[in-house]
Amino acid sequence: MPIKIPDTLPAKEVLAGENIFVMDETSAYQQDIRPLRIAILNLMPTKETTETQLLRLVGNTPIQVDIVLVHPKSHTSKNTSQEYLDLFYKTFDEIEHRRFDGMIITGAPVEQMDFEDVNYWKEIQEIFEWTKTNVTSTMHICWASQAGLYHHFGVPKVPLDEKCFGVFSHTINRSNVQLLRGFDEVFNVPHSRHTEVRREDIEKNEHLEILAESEEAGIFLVATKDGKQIFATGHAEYDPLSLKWEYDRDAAKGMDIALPRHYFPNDDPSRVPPATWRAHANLLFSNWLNYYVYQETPYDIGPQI
Ligand SMILES: CC(=O)SCCNC(=O)CCNC(=O)[C@H](O)C(C)(C)COP(=O)(O)OP(=O)(O)OC[C@H]1O[C@@H](n2cnc3c(N)ncnc32)[C@H](O)[C@@H]1OP(=O)(O)O
Ligand SMILES: N[C@@H](CCO)C(=O)O
Repeated sequence: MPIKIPDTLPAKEVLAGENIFVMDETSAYQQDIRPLRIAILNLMPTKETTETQLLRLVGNTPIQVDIVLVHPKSHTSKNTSQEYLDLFYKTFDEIEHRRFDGMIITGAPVEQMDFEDVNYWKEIQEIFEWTKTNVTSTMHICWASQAGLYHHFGVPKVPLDEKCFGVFSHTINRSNVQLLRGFDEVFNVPHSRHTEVRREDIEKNEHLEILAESEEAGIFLVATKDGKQIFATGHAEYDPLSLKWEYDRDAAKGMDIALPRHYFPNDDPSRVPPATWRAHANLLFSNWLNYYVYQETPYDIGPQI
């Protein structure tokens, strides 16, 4: 949350120069507060795990957040029962008349397919278009970041020779970016994907900015200059053991899977991997909710129910 100080206090200029959010008294008195409405389009087969991971991060804020879970109607889920979806989820046609302050679109295990072969591709394209008018800021994770960059900006996803799998060190590309407020100069994020988006394809587009990347894992964080769309190619939300679970799953299937990099102590899969990205995951989501959602969204947003 911003600090409210007198408009003329000298610290205001110093803190603003350090990318600390200072709100002058005049704006503070004009600000109204209401709960934020966030929709989560959950494309993961492991729905309960992903819900928990994202809610843990979105809940780390002093602002009340109302969550609406959404699943694609045009996909029949193998791994989640219809009863569960009926109980906790809505479909796009049930929410498209509403407006949301924020939306999160998750990863999906379909990245090796062409976008057009994903059975909910038409539906998700409709949702992508709808977010432009009905959502203040949308956060796209992993596959959704590739799908969103392709749909909105024609950025292709490119197959990797080897799965990008592990916990990688990242650096910040631009200074004074609100999404990265409070970040260390070097920070970790897990990645788990067989495809990537390339710097040259993003740089071609004047609306996009690369905010953070990794020497080993490539592009991590891209945003539109107006902050309405955020694309994160990694899984900041992953639990400490998510990569171990994926590794064990693939090893049990007899797949030729390399150990996640920079993860198990001494690369020994029998040892417990420490989480080294949790603090920055929390910061990423609370910065997004604060600066890109709460500070930007209108008080009277329109239909909410
Ligand atoms: C790049 C990223 O975004 S990473 C995020 C993705 N990572 C994960 O989902 C990790 C967890 N998932 C898994 O480990 C596996 O998908 C499992 C264990 C849940 C299931 O694996 P399998 O049994 O081998 O595959 P299965 O045939 O059931 O399909 C798995 C999922 O692929 C997706 N899928 C497969 N084919 C299609 C298709 N044509 N169109 C759309 N989705 C598809 C679905 O999400 C499906 O699960 P769901 O029906 O429950 O939603
Ligand atoms: N994170 C995924 C890979 C991308 O589909 C997995 O290993 O399950």
